[in-house]
Amino acid sequence: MSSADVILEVRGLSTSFATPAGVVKAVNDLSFSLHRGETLAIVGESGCGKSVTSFSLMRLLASQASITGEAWLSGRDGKKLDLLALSGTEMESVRGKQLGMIFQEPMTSLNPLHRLGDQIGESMIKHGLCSVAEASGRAIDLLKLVGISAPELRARQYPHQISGGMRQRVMIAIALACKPQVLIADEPTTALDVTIQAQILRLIRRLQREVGMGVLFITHDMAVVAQVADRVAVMYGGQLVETADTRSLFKSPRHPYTRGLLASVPNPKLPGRLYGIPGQVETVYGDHIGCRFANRCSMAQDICRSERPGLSQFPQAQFVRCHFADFADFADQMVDPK
Ligand SMILES: Nc1ncnc2c1ncn2[C@@H]1O[C@H](COP(=O)(O)OP(=O)(O)OP(=O)(O)O)[C@@H](O)[C@H]1O
Repeated sequence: MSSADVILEVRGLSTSFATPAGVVKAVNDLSFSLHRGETLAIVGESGCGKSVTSFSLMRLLASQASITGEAWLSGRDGKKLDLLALSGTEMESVRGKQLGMIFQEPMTSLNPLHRLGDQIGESMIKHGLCSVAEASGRAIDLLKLVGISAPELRARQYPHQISGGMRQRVMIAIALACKPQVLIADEPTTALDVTIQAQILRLIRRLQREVGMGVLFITHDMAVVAQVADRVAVMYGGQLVETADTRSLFKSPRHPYTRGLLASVPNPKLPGRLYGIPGQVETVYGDHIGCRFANRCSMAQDICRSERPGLSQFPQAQFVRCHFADFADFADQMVDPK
């Protein structure tokens, strides 16, 4: 992939919240790039900063959030736009049209009082991509595209009249209505049962190939990562701790946190053996000394508690934030990607 194919480049994104208990550093100096047609998974346990990252890029956080850094989106006309520097009005014209998002919980994102067809047509009309007269026909086409049967009937229905899996498909139809260059999919299948989950993942993949967009796929689930991602960015405590192409990350994970996440995936070859990373993600208040993962890491040494590790580079563009990344032992690998 060449740098000309980069459609989203995030540099030094930091997001913090002022709270009565102190300043929460939810995302800290995060940098990554997303290429045309690529799926980059952002992965980590609950509280690692994945959703704050996506809401920061969409500029959908409340005013108590302070966001710094740059996020360059290559516009359709070839011009680059820094999402974090756009005015509110400029961002309105980008959101939905060039940058789409599927949220975790479709019921809270769909308007219960509006018909599904109208909700799909709304953003196409708003962005001037079709007339009011054309919108209902386009909405029906999109419902068909996302695999909803009887689309004419569904277009006239309200969110509560359809199943959770269908609501998620409607959300995808809304996100794709304007054919955005970048789609942020934040845990799009978490609330669904496994069969529907597999259908939705296949659907996103197929539509991505057809529309050619880059997908930022936010998830805590390594098994889903193996199915959908070309590259992976692992987050811990608001920081990027490891990034690599999916195959390299699954074959030779170097960060102890990545290794723990992979070991937590149930393995049919080892029934009854389930691993969990000890401890839990802690909210980060203010500046942190040392490695954020040190208090949960079985390999931690004194240096891990006193010096913050930087990102080191390894072959295949693998980057790892660990003082001991050079000494990683891959013998206990348990999961094969794709
Ligand atoms: N509005 C807010 N005010 C204060 N702290 C917040 C706010 N929103 C998020 N945080 C904190 O930021 C950190 C990252 O949260 P975030 O929701 O991004 O995690 P996540 O990895 O997406 O988890 P999940 O998968 O549960 O959504 C957490 O410590 C969270 O408590």
